[in-house]
Amino acid sequence: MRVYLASDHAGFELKNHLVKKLAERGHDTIDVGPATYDPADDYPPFCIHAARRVVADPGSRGVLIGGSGNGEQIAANKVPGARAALVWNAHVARLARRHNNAQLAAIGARLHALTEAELIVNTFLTTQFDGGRHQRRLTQLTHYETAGVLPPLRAD
Ligand SMILES: O=C[C@H](O)[C@H](O)[C@H](O)COP(=O)(O)O
Repeated sequence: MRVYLASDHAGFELKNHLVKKLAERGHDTIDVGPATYDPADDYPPFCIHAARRVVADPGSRGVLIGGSGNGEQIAANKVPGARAALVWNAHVARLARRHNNAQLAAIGARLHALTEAELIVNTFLTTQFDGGRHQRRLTQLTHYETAGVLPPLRAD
């Protein structure tokens, strides 16, 4: 699987670790940056570029790493077609795939040991989407995103 990885300074070490570990597992890893550690850099450019590349490359995945993962998730979700989930344990990572068909996982490097982060990301990358009722809900989101029309509320 092709996996695009991006971070900021807070996620830089974990990003580099995951680039190496995912490649060892046979993934085609693409490091979107940053290439060097800069304690004053900002996450939006890296995350937006990564999300754009994931959306343009169906079947690929993205892993976005910051201090908390919050800003990284927010940045990625500004990209039309992107579904980024904040994954803070393996169970949530599994649900992000099974229920939400998320193509991007955001994770907080300041919240996890390297091995725990690896487990969370590996779970995300190896879990399939369930489809069914979950696809119906994603279709509603896509319709709102593309048409900009408020979905009707239930009458009750
Ligand atoms: O949500 C944003 C991320 O967690 C950032 O990695 C974090 O805000 C960076 O914080 P600082 O600039 O204090 O290192």
